[in-house]
This record gives sequence, structure tokens and C-alpha cells, in this order.
Amino acid sequence: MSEDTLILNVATVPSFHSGKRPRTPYKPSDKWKKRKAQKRKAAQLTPKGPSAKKVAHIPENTSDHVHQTLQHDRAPKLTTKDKDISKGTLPVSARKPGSTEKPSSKSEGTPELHKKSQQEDRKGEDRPFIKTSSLFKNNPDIPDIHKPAVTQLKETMFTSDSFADLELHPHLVSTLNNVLKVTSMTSVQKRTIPVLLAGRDAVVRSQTGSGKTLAYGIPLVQSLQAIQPKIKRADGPFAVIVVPTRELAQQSFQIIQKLLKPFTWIVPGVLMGGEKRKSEKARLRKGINILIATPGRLVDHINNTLSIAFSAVRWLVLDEADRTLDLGFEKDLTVILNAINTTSPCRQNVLLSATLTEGVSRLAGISVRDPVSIHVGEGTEECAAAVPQASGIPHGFAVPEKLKQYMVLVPSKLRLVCLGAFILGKAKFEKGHKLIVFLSSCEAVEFLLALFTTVLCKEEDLSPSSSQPAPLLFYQLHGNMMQEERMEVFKEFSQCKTGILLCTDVAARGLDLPQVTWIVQYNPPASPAEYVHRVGRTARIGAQGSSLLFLTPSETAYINVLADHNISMSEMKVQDILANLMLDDQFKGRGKWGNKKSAGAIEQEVRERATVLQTEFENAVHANKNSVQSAKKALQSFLRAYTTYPAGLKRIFHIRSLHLGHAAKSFGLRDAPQGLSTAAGGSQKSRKDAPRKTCPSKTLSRKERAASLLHSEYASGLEGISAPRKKKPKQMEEGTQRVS
Ligand SMILES: Nc1ncnc2c1ncn2[C@@H]1O[C@H](COP(=O)(O)OP(=O)(O)OP(=O)(O)O)[C@@H](O)[C@H]1O
Repeated sequence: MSEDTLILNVATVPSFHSGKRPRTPYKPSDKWKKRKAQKRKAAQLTPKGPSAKKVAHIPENTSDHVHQTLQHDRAPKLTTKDKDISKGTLPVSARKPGSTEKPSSKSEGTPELHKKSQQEDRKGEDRPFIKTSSLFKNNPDIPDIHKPAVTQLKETMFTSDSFADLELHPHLVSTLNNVLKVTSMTSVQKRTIPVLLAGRDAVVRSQTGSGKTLAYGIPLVQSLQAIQPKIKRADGPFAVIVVPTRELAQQSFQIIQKLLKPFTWIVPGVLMGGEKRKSEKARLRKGINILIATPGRLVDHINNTLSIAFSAVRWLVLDEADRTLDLGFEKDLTVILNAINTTSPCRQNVLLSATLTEGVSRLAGISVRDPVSIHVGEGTEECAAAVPQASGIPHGFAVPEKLKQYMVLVPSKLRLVCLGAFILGKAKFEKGHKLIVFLSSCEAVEFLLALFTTVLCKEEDLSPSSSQPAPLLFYQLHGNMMQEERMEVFKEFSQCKTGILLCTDVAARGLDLPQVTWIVQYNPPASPAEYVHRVGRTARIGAQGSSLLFLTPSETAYINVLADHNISMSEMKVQDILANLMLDDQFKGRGKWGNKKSAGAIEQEVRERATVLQTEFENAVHANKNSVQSAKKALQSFLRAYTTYPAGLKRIFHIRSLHLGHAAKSFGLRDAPQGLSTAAGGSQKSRKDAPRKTCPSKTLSRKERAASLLHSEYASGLEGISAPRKKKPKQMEEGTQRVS
């Protein structure tokens, strides 16, 4: 051992799957547990034995010292020669130059090498030192940010006008006051409700969390309860409400259900992917008067359920209308509109979103007649400046006034520890925080849930009587989960006071999750509109909230793209986020820093602790073959997602600007893996063996791939992404890959 090193006592590092289920606080049903067990068996995620105690080296004089300079730092950037990542194997050029090491993916591919890796796993338990490459060397420079001048668009949230001032049924007013606990209208409600009560179509844009659901829900219920003779269940749908995700369908259903409390003869119902079609058919047969549905599932019933009839429809609401268009749901919408138009041409149409744009005007053209345009920011000076002459729709977006927006420029190698430190700082050492962390893929969500549960939630934190800081409660929500589990998580995270939800964009739109204090965008969104919806999960209805956007130095220009849409944010510094680790002695190194620390010494100690944390992450990842595989899958899906940014953003998010070794480190991998495949099927070998039709990325164009990736975010686990492709899927629902 060289003299300039010191030994760090890294606390016991449990294996990635340490025999305990990741501590997600929801209680899965028996059926779900059974399915999960089958799934785990299939994925060979066998729990590992007791955790190994590991020791890490950190240099005494500088925590930057590289004990084993892993060749990440020298791994070349991806080039065009490396081929489009989505076409298959990751480039050979990403292999360590001059390395004689066998590619790790291969070493796990054959039984002998598997045995060898198991032996190494066991050996690792006695292994005295863990070598961690430097986190703080060979990173790209963090550029100085020249904050662009941005005029933020403002929308007034509340008015002093009361619901009682409207000509509503008195029982509806008392339901609003007593059940929904709302008395005065928000701006969007004040402007929208009278328009809809007057029987007009409307295109409504107002900021996230401003009460758009009641803006259409109240006039809808008011008009249906007034119909004489009274609506009968068997009359079928009088209103159809289309929303892009299942959770939003469920949420909207619950609000409509509350509004209908005094009007028991009107029956609401929800149709959404992941539910049993048979029982939905039975409910349709009995009769649903207000039908809330995701587009794919509704089309499915239009095509397959004889008892669905639209002759009575008087209302069509497209909530999150721009998203519904975005996701390639346009075809579905055409089917829905055709089905409704054939039998019910006279009805009211309402389109709503916080980010209605030109594209939606096009949709408005096919679905609304002479609509009243309601833009809540309209009339303000800020908004006038943002309205381009031709369209009349503001180019910029308003975000909630009390939302504090931050961004941080983090080199790839530091991303994982930075996210870990941020979560620890907020959720463990401050009180009452509820965080949502957006990631770019289902695989990354699953991987980080397991990793964080292993490394950040230590056993001692779990005892209720413990005097330790608050235990961390992690939740996950993504499109590959089973419907039952998705609903359970949604419910539990809605009700919990603190916790961290790791999710994909499936949670970005419309969800009204109370008391969320922080939105973290670990992967930047594909558009400024999606940015607005993600951050809109906090600071709702006048509440305080904050957001943090992670960017790598090469992605700095995204700040200007957001600024073009009137979005402005302040910079946080990586070192300030990492400084949270000073609160957590669990990640203390062996450095002798004394009591009175100079700024330099503190910085060194922060770096040392960050290195300890990274070491723990890497140990957890490399604890067994399955956890390595899970990290690789997450990395692979991250790379795939990176190829799907729209053309206009390619100059900022280009696969070639990624450093594979550094990206691998951000998934706790010590080496840049070889032979990565970005196809859904996994390794190159398994991809070769798989039937062609199960490998969509081979047959899809880049645009289709992007759409299919986005769709997968909206799928439930029931159909599974590996479901064989059918020529014409029977069950076209949100999340089904549209491959033809
Ligand atoms: N008039 C009101 N007074 C107080 N709270 C209200 C009022 N109207 C709605 N709310 C509450 O505001 C929250 C946000 O409402 P809602 O989900 O409808 O917002 P939204 O504008 O549709 O948001 P998003 O654009 O994110 O979908 C809900 O919790 C709702 O109960």
C-alpha cells in the first residue's frame, strides 16, 4: 500500500438485492407479489446473501488521486463511425484503448465466465481494497453561465369571485364548498365556466395547477343534471373526456365522481389501458354517462365493444390536448372523432392544456367549432410581448409564480453522487419534503430504486424508534409496471407526507399530487412544454415549490432553449449539492480534517465523501451479476432515450457528445461496458436469437423509435414491452407500440 493512501471504512454495503425487497412503502397485493416473483425468477434476480464489508482507498493528500485510473477517462467519445446507437451494438471504439481486459459483457455471457465472476464475487468479500477511479479528474469544464434575459409570463391564479355567483344548481355549489372545499374561482375557472355554460366550444390554456379540471367539470355537470327527462344510465355516454394517462384518467374520474354526489342518477366511468376489458365491457353495457378514457383504450372499445354508442354525446373534452396529439395519438383521435361525429354531430368541445401550441390549433380545427380561445395570461404586458403576430397563441409558457427554478451543470461522472447527495439533503436532513425525480426510462427508474434503496436506506434508518434522521421512502412509477401496482403507488404517493417518487414522464402530465416540494429532472425533457408539465407537479394552486434541472456541461445551451419559451432559472453549484454529504457521517472517509476546517479542507472532505458514496454505489452495482446487468440495462436505455431528442435539439443532445465511460460511471459501472445493445431485447447475443419481430428498433425509423420509446412510458405492465407485435393490435391503448 502506498503511503499517500488511506483506508476508508465504507460502512457495510448490502448487496443490490440483499434478500429484502427494495423498501418501497406500498403494500403489494398477493396477486401482484406472485407476478413479481415470477418476473424476478425470469430475470434471475435471486437475492444474494449477507452483504460484504468493503474497504475503499482514498488518497490522503488529495481525494482526486486515482488509485486505479480506470480507462473511463480515456474512453473515446462516441463517433458517427460507432453507428447510430439505436441500431445495435455499442461501438468497439468505446472499448478501452490498449486494454487487454475482456469485455465485461462477454465475461458474463458464458457459463465458465459466469462461474469465474461468481468466484470473484465471493473473493470480493475478503478483498481488502476497493479501487475507485477519480470522480473529480478529467471532467469537462463547467462553463460560466450568462443568464439569458427572460421575461417570465405571469398568470393571476385566484379571483375573488365565488362559485355561488354563477347560476349553478345550489347542490353543486354546496358540493364545491363542502366536498371539494373550494369557494372562490381561479382565473381560468372564472373565464371558462361562463363560456361553457353558454354552450360554446373552448380552447383553454392556463398554467399548471390552476384548476382546469373544475373549469370544464363544473359546467359539464351543471348542464347534464339539468337535462329533462333525467338522464338514465342506459342512455349511455353524454360526455366523453379523453386524457393521455391512466393515472390522470383515474384522478379526473374521482373529481367528476365528487361533483356528481348530489346527482346520483348520472353515472361516471373510466376506461383505461391495463384494466380488464371484459369488466369494462360489462360496465359499458350497464351504461356510463360520463366516460373518462385514455385514447387507445377508447379506440379499442370503439372497435370491439358493440354496446358502446355515442348517439347521446353532448360533450367532448380533450384534456392535455397537446400531449394527446404529441404521442402519435392523432390517429386514435381521428377514430374517436369519427365515431362520435357519425352519431352525435352536435356537441360542445373543449380542449385544455398548460402548453397549447400551434400543433393543437390544428387539432382544434378538426375537433372544435368556432371556439372561444381562453389564455389566462392574455392581456398582461408580459403575455402581449410573447404573442407572435400570426398565431395569436403565446410562444412562451407561464409557470407558477411561486415556483423557484434551478439548474445544475454536472459532469457525467458526478451525476449519480450529485443526485444521491441532493436526495439525502432534502429527504433525510430536512423535514417535510416530497420529491419527484424524472428519469428517461423505465429501466433507469427500476435500477435507481434498487440502488438507492440499497445504499441510501440503511437498516438502522428503518426502525421507527430510531433517533436517526427521517427514513427515506422511495416509490417508483413507470410504464412497465403492472396496473395494480401503478394505481397503488399513485394512491400512496398522493397520500404520503414525505417520500421520493422516481418516475418517467408517465407522471409528468396533469397529476395533482399534494405537497410535492421538489421536482428533479435528472434527464432533461424532450421539449420546453414537457419541462413546464414536469415542474408543474409542484407549486400548484398557489403553493410554494422548487425544481432542479440536471444538465451536463455539453447540454448548457438547453438553458437558452428554455429561455426562448420564457423560462428562467438560477444556477445551483455541484459542490453545494455535494456538500449535503457533510451532514451524513455514513459517507465519512478516514481523512483527518480536524475541527477547524479551512474552505479548502471542507472541499476536500466533500470530495472524499462523494468518493465514498460513489464507491458504495459501485460496490452495490458490482455485488452480483444481476445488479451489473440491471445497471447495464439502465445505461443502455439511457443511451436509447438520448437518441430520441427531436431534431431541433440534436445540437444539444447528441449521442456523439456523450462519453460512454463517464455515462457508465453515472450508473455505478466501473467500466464502459462492451457489446451494449440498445434494442429492447438486451445483449447482442440475445437480440440475435430473438425473433426479428420483437426487435422494433431494427425496423423503426428514428422518429418511430422516439415515438415508441415515449409510448413505452405510458404503457402499463400488463401488455409488457416484450409483447409480440401484431399487425393490428387488438388492444391499442396508450403505451402500445405502434409498429406496422
Ligand atoms: N377554485 C379553487 N380554489 C382552490 N383550489 C382549487 C380550485 N380549483 C381547483 N383547485 C385545486 O387545484 C388543484 C389543481 O387543479 P387541477 O388539477 O385541475 O389543475 P390543472 O390546471 O388541470 O393542472 P395541470 O395543468 O397540471 O393538469 C387541485 O388540487 C384542485 O382541487
